Parts: sequence; structure tokens; C-alpha cells
Amino acid sequence: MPPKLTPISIPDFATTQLALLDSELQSELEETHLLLSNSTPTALARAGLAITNLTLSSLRTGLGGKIVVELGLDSAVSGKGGSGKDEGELGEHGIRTGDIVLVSEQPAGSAKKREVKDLEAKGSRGVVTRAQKTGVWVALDNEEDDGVTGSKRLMNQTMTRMQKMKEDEYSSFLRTLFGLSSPSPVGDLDEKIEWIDPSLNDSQKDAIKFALASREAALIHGPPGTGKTHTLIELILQMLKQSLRVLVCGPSNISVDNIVERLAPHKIPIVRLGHPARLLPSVVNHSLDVLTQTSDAAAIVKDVRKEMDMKQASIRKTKSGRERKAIYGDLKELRKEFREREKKCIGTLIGGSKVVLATLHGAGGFQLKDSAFDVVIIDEASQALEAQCWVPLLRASKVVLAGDHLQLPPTIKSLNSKTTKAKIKDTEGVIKGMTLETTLFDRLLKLHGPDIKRMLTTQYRMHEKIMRFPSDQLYESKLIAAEAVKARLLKDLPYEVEETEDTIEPLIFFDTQGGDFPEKSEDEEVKAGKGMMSESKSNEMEAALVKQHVQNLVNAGVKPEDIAVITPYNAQLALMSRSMKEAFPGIELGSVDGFQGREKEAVIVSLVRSNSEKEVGFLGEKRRLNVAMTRPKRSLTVIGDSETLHRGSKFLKSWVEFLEENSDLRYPSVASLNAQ
Ligand SMILES: Nc1ncnc2c1ncn2[C@@H]1O[C@H](COP(=O)(O)OP(=O)(O)OP(=O)(O)O)[C@@H](O)[C@H]1O
Repeated sequence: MPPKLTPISIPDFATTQLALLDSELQSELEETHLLLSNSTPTALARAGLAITNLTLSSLRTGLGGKIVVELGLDSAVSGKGGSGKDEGELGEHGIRTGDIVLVSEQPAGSAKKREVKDLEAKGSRGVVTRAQKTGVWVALDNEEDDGVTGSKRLMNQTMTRMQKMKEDEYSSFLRTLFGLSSPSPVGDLDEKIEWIDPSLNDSQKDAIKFALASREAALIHGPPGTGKTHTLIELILQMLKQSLRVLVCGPSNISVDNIVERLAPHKIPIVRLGHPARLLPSVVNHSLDVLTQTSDAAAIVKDVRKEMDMKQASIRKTKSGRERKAIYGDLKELRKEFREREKKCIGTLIGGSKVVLATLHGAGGFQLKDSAFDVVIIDEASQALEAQCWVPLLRASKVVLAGDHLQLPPTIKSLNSKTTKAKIKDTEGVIKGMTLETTLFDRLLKLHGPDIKRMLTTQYRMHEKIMRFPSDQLYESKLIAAEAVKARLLKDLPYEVEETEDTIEPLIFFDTQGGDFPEKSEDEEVKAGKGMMSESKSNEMEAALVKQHVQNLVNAGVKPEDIAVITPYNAQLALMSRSMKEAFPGIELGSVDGFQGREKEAVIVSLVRSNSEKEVGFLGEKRRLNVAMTRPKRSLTVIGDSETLHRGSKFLKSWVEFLEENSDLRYPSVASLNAQ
């Protein structure tokens, strides 16, 4: 029996989203303001929230006529500071694409202690368009900008459109996605399919068949390491065989590029929308920008461009004012012609591609204005805001979502804000209980029940023992470790690794109970980390223990680049980064949130919390713990205080119990750490 539907009013949904998006924007602006008014640049840099010693590397006009500045490390100061980073690299920082930032001149001498708020008047606000190891790019705001960046504006426009739609405009697709109708019965699941990839496992094949046979919506649930992307590639190729036009989207550039890279070898006509500077070098040749210059369709544009260049050059040679005026007139005409031809060329390229790929935001660009697609596929859907999904979906008639709702949702800043709650309560027509954290994936699962999804069950990452707990607790014990990975240990790495107590055991738990490993609250100035709790915690003794364990692994022969240390707390990350990167070049350190989607041979998780009040804060969140425990392939080492952790959430408590019973349980000695 399908579940009884609880329909959602589309205008109410849109109204709620608009209110939530507005609160989120206010929270972001408030947070930026708070940070700027209470700290010095050095303090912010220490917390990963500012980058100092930058110099202007380049300046150009970007989209919408904005000035985009590229900022790199000042060579006069780079290499100093000894934070273990390579020369010319910015070191650890938490600045990401899309962040609202202030670019300001750095004070020198005694003015260094000046608070950031004093710098604000002189600086310019802007949005980060790209953040790399060696530099950041910022699109500076124009005077009239209100902090609403392109992506937010697009979501607002989309929601406003949905708010105003009349009921007779609702497609059956739209009706299904809001529970006004049930999904149509799924077509023939027994149909014989000729698989392009012979290595697909049964759960992957089932998911593909299901997605092909569904009429309006299908969810592919891919727990960690189960080959979600692998499955989507085959699905796209099968849809092509059925002559369907497919639009493939993801919330981030990297999620889209990942698919372009794997589709490219199949030699099908694909177009990737998006600014070439933001794409992986390996996929740039498929970008629309490059194709408008290199493809056959581009020839007609090229001719005009040549003519324009020639005219431009002739201006310099002409002395007569009248002739110049005439050339300018010609150029104006040519420019018009150029734009028209370019539009046509884009139309031909997009129309000729069976598969178009773009970020959710990119799918809202003018290039797709007149395009129709049979299916929209969204990868990493449980990391995307629902309002963002509607950018491509408003023109779709079927959607396939791939994701894992049991890992972390998109980071929301306004989630627990009192002002948000109050404001939402006061807005007419809002749906109670809806937050931006509720993704489309979550919502459809709740609305239509488990029949709307298929789960991938063979995982190709973790040793069986590492997989056991998440499988039993979150994935109904359905995960199976693939033969090739289920018994892999560090000692079996394809290079020389000694057999030690640390390399023959996939699961190690260092129980720090007893009070010798106390946590510490970071001082005020380091508050408000990204995606972290506002007050960050650290634990020095735990950091020492992590270092000792890494040393043991490295002594046994494990390469530092095969080791990652992750922790839920920014302050702990900052504390460890400093010394570890110098001691073990190549090792990776990250926050749990930042490590989602990644994997490593050996992963050490520093849980930090240890206090007499038995408080665990946001560590109790099972989706965060799930991400932390499912990153390793061959070795998971957990460091934590069982006494404190036992008082945490039910999930945390059962994990600690599991570790106590099933891991190589160790009680670290403080004396040996102090002797280090
Ligand atoms: N049927 C299969 N047979 C063998 N290996 C597979 C199969 N499916 C996936 N894999 C392997 O599993 C690993 C993870 O696959 P993939 O990168 O597609 O997963 P993902 O969905 O991107 O990651 P995650 O599951 O962590 O979200 C890859 O190394 C891939 O080659």
C-alpha cells in the first residue's frame, strides 16, 4: 500500500522557502558583521576566517561587469611563518566559493592590533568566486549590491515564480513532487537491458532499471562507497540509448565535473555549462565557452570576430575623425551580429548535445532558456538546498536524485536562530517545521515512502569491520563489503608496510576516560567557525596522542598521504594542523564536514569532548558521526573519552559500546605522551 499522501500547497511551500532564504541571508550578513566588529585580522586568520599577507595578482572584468580581483600570497612574506605549507600556498583557511568577504589593506606596525571593523570603511565587500591553494578570486560588489549573490537571487526568482503559479499550470510532475498526485505506477522492471558496464552489481542494476522505469521521480540512495556516480554514468548512457535528452546537475562544480570526467571517454556529445576558470582542467574542452570557439558551429562566430579585430586595428591607423566615426558605427553593427551568431552557435551546440551538464545554479543561465529536457538528474542531491533544485526542475518532467540523506545536509547558518524562528512564525502561509536543512531528497522520501527509492548495497571502500556499525545502525544491515575490500589492512598496502599492532587492525579505539585528556573551550575571538558550533573546542592531550599514533603508522611504513586526521571541531583542527603538517608532509587534516565525499587508507578521528559535565554538543548528530566513521578504507582509529561520550545521543552511545566490544581497545598513558 502506498502511504497516504499529505499534499503540500505549492504557494505555501514557496512562501516558506522565501522566508527561510531571507533569514539565511540575514544570518550570513550578521555573522560577517559580528566577526568583523570583534576581531583583529590576525585572530581571524588563526581561526581560518581571514587570509593575511595577500597581494593583488590580477584584475579583470567578470560577469555582469563586476571587477574580479585575484589575490595571491605576497612573495615578500611567503615561506615565513612555518605552518608546514608549501611556498606560495595560502595554508589552511576556511574561505570557500560563495562566501561574502571583505577585501582590505593590511595594517602594518602598531596598527596591526586594530580591529577589523576599523578596516571596513577602507575595504570593499565581495563574493569569493574561486578559492585555491595558491590564491583566491573575489568579485567585488558594486555600490548598489545588497549582498544577494547570483545563486541566491536565482533561488528567490524561482520560488517567486512557484508562489505565483496557478493550479492549472501544474504539470503532473509538479503535482507528484508535492503530493497532489501519487507517482504513476513504475513501468516494466524485468525489461532486458544491455549493460554497457559489465561490472555493475545487482543493486546498481536494480537502481538503474528503477530510475528508467519511473515516470516522475526516482531516488538512488547511495551509502558511503557504494558507487553512486558509477551508477549514474550507466544510467545516463542507458537514457541516451532511449534517445532521451538529459540535464545533469549537482550542487557544486566538482560534483558536476566528476561526472563529465567519467562520461567523456564514452565519446558522446556533451556540453558542460559554467565559467571555464571554475572547471577542472580535464573537462574544460567540453565547456560551452571553449566549444563556441573550437567546434564546427563556432566557425560562423569566428568570421565576425576576425572582422571585428581587423576593424579595431584599423582605428589606430586612421587619422581622420570622420573615418573613425564610420568604423565605430561598423563595429557596433558587427558586435550586434556577433552576439546574434554567438546565440545561434550556443543554440546549435546545446541542441546537438544529448547530455548537458551544469551546476544547479548554472542551469538557470540564459543558455538553457529555450531548452527542454526529458530528465533532470541531480547528483549529491542530499547536499543541495531544495530551492536550488527547483532552478532546473521547473522545466523538467522527470527527476532522478542520487544522494544519501544519512550523511550531512547542506550547512545552514540560520537554523537555530531565534530571529528566524520568530520571523517565520509571523509570516502568513508558511509551513510549520520546514527548514532549509530539509532537502528535496528527504521530503520525497517522507512524502512517498521507501517505494520511491532504491538503495545501492555493495560498498567498495571499507574493511568489513569498519562498515559494520554504520550498516547495522543506519542502513538496515544491508551493506555488503565487496570481496576486494572486505579484508584489506594497512599491512597489505601495495608498498612495503611492516606488520605492527597498528597495521594489522582495522578498528582501534583509544579510550581517554579518567580526566587526563580534558577539553578546552577556545577563547572568544575564535568563535563562530563555519559549519561548526559557535564555540569551538580543542583537546591538547588528544592532539598529542594523534601525533604519536601517526608517528607509529609512519614508522611502520604507511605514507603520510595515505593518512587523514579529522575532527568535528575547528579549534582542534587548527591546533593539530600547525604541528602535524610540518612533521608529516603530505598528511591531510580536515573537519568532518569538509571531509564528506572523501576517503583515505587510514583515518584518525579526534572526538575532542571530555568534560565532567558530560556534554557532547553537536557531536551527537548521527549524520556527522556517520560521515566521520565511513571515510577510511583499511584503518579507523577513534580517540575519545568513553565516559563523556556515553552520555551523548543514543547513536553516540551505541557507537562507543560497539567500539568497546569490537575494536582493539587501548587506554593511552599520559606519561608516555608527556615524555614525547
Ligand atoms: N560495480 C562495481 N564494481 C567494482 N567497483 C565499483 C563498482 N561500482 C563502484 N565501484 C568503485 O567504487 C568506488 C566508489 O565509486 P564512485 O566513485 O562511483 O562512488 P561515489 O558515489 O562517487 O562515491 P560515494 O559512494 O562515496 O558517494 C570507485 O572506486 C568505483 O570504481
